[in-house]
Amino acid sequence: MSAIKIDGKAYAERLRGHVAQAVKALPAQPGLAVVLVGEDPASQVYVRSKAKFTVETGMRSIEHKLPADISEDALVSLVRDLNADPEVDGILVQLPLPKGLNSDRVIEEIHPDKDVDGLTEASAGRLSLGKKGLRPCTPTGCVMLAKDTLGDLSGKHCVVLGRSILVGKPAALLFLEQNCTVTIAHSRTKDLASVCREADILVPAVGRPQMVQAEWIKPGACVIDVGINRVPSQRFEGKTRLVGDVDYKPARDVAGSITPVPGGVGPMTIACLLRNTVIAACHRRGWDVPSILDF
Ligand SMILES: Nc1nc2c(c(=O)[nH]1)N[C@@H](CN(C=O)c1ccc(C(=O)N[C@@H](CCC(=O)O)C(=O)O)cc1)CN2
Repeated sequence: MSAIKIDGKAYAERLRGHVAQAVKALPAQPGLAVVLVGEDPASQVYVRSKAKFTVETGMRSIEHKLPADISEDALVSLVRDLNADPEVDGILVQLPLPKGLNSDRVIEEIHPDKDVDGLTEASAGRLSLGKKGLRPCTPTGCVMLAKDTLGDLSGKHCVVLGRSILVGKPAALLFLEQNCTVTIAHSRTKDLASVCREADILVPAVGRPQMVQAEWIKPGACVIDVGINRVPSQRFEGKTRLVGDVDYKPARDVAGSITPVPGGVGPMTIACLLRNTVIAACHRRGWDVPSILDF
């Protein structure tokens, strides 16, 4: 039997609708500042979408586009200005930064109250201590999709494949917050296939095209594929297509539910960013967070 296709695009659209409703009920418009350095084509597309959806949900979008040869000090100085600007509720520095710029240093300059990407040490510390704070967007999207598909996640065995700071590690902690039993597997894990086969919820986040085979999946498992990999098209010469970290077609015959790529986890990233911007604005300005944003 073929797995249920988890429609991340539709869920993200619904979530943006909830964000728009939440924004309407606020006393003032939240503002999101996005900083793009250089001209990486994928980053340009993501930043354009972020600005578009920010405005569509009724918020203010503040864009800073900077040349790739900007100095790290100038970038840090911009982040400090945005920290001090009362009209800015959320700050995001689009990653990756061009070579020569230390993203750790730049990210760390973002004030934790405005850290809508949830990537500063303060946000990561809050997450690991189980304290309230802004949570990273893609991992939050993964949990939302898993909960929407399976309901209560308590007691389920979640295997996160990958240990990146952007996705793997925070995803593991967020599934732990949902009372899952969590395993983090990675490139040095022995017998990766058997570890993955233990998972009720499998979350591959390694950036290796179609690495996860159908035989690695427990029959009926929920597969949340975080990978977004561009590979050469087999049908059209010179063209590319997007694939996940999972070999999707055969996996569909084994999994109970699975996210496609594109249209799965990817769209959740921006929807969760918008949600975080509203949450950041509410915390900073002393407003109640609208319950429509709960999940
Ligand atoms: N500061 C950040 N930088 C980056 C993040 C992030 O969360 N914060 N994540 C990624 C890029 N990203 C958002 O910034 C992002 C990636 C993918 C998608 C998405 O909707 N993907 C679509 C396919 C789009 C396509 O055709 O290329 C999908 O999967 O359906 C949205 C946002 C790295 N940088």
